Amino acid sequence: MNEISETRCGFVALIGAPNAGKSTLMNAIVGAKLSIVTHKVQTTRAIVRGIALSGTTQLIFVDTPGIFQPRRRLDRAMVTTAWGGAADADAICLLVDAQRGLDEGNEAILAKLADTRQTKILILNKIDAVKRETLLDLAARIDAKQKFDATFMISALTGNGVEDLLNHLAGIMPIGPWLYPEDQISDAPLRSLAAEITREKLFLRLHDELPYESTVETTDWKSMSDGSARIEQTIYVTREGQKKIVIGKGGETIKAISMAARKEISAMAEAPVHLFLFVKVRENWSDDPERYREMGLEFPVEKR
Ligand SMILES: Nc1nc2c(ncn2[C@@H]2O[C@H](COP(=O)(O)OP(=O)(O)OP(=O)(O)O)[C@@H](O)[C@H]2O)c(=O)[nH]1
Repeated sequence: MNEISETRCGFVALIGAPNAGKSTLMNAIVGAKLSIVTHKVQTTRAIVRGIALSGTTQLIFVDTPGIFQPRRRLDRAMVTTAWGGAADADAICLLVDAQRGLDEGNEAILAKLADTRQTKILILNKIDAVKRETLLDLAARIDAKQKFDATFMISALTGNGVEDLLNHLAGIMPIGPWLYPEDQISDAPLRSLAAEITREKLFLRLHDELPYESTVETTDWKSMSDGSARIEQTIYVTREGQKKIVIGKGGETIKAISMAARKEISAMAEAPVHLFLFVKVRENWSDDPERYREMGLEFPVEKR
């Protein structure tokens, strides 16, 4: 007799328009801050995987960059990566901001979803902020455009409905061994998570002064003999004026960013951290394939 209990394991892609709440949901599920969450759109540039256990199922979440109408080359790379993540998944969850409802971006995603074979799950998010009638009306309007295998109404922020969603996903994943050790919550290398943390601090601090024209790379990570880590990161901006803004008067701004980032990176790495930040001007960094390959993005094929 086979006494071994059956395990399941699968990939779940979270797709949705920018700001739908994908990062918030993933963080709620995984219970750790893996993917940065800010009030700005398109903060998620690279795919970050979160791994959760539900019963005997291991769920590997792929948090995709917001799908939007691409214009710049970097934007196109983000969208290619987002759909690439969906194609490899066992289930695709479309997250819709119920507060915003159906807009052009969502319509385009719904049309594209029709071509995918995977189990499709609709998640209406932010139910804490909308009326029940609005929710039901939105669900009906979406259903008329695209059939989903299941619909969940949740609040990623309060956690309401998240457990039901997780249980459902756990039940539909394929039978198979777990791909990751039980205690692992992410396979994203610490270096890129650390860069994401610094980028979040940069955004939070500078708001609209530095929209999307900056990126952060961890250029060096050394484990020291006293158990601490010495980390070097470079902040790339596109113009000399932006460099001045990042540094701030008497280095005030960069010092504050560095302190906030160091604290969080240290908590993540579970070690004292010495963080060294450098600011470099690189005019066309967003057109340079090497830069986004380092961010884990795919190189988009240019249409001729
Ligand atoms: N009221 C409310 N706000 C939410 C909820 N979930 C997310 N938000 C907010 O919505 C904003 C966007 O959330 P994110 O998780 O960054 O959205 P995202 O889809 O990952 O965005 P990108 O990374 O830009 O693609 C943040 O200000 C969140 O706090 C929710 O359930 N209720």
